[in-house]
Amino acid sequence: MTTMTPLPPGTPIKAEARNFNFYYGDFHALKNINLPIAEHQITALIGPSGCGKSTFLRSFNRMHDLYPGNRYEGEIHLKPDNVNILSPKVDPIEVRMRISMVFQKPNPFPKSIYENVAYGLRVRGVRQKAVLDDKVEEALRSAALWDEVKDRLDDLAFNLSGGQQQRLCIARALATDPELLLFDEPTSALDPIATASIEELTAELKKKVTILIVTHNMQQAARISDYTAYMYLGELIEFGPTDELFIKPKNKQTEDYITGRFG
Ligand SMILES: Nc1ncnc2c1ncn2[C@@H]1O[C@H](COP(=O)(O)OP(=O)(O)OP(=O)(O)O)[C@@H](O)[C@H]1O
Repeated sequence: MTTMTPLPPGTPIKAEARNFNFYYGDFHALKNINLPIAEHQITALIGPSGCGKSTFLRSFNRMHDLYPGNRYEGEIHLKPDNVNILSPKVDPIEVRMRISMVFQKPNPFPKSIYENVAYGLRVRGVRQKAVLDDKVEEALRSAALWDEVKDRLDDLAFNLSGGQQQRLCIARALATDPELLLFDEPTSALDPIATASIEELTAELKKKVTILIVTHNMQQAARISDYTAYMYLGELIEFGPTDELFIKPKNKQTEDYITGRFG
């Protein structure tokens, strides 16, 4: 049973998992998860290693489709059209246009800074140079990278620092105007200064997109998120406003974890 503090009445919801289960072959990795994702807010998924955070996050852009034997059960609804993104009738490519992902390690393509950001737009068929230029600039500005790279857009992305590469990956994810941005431990490979700049950035980004973030760093979840979901052994144990969950958890298991008695 999940200890659930409902969203305040009237909170707009961007996505919602309903009776969601996930199986790696015979292994039941996620168990009956019900979770609302508030629009233009940051929801953090926390919990000890192996509890299913990444498995859950990856379900939101159908990444598990790539491997045979994986199976989803239940639904993940995306608003406002209320489409169940897990339905076999829904094209995963279309889902990934609406829900982008930023990974643990910066993973730019072996292309220029410009082409990294333009990539998704070109895949979508955008050809006009002026449109591409505008969109690339807008995405780089939103990722707080424009001023650092505007004079070297043709440089290879690999020439950027680790923190800059991660902001480039955020710009690449933003270029196609996604509605939901998934972050899988986006700062775990970065130094404290680069980490701080990504954390600051998330506060700006949430004005544009809804954010779901996996972090193994509880302080990070407490600093940047509005809502937190604590998971353990594939179950959602507690969900609520971040301040409440960290200061006054309702569930004993959550309390043991956040006070460091466990995990
Ligand atoms: N490809 C896979 N095949 C089978 N089992 C898997 C696979 N990937 C993950 N698992 C299992 O699913 C469970 C959840 O793993 P997951 O990576 O989602 O946890 P996590 O909470 O993100 O952990 P971490 O914080 O260590 O990244 C674990 O028991 C893991 O061993």
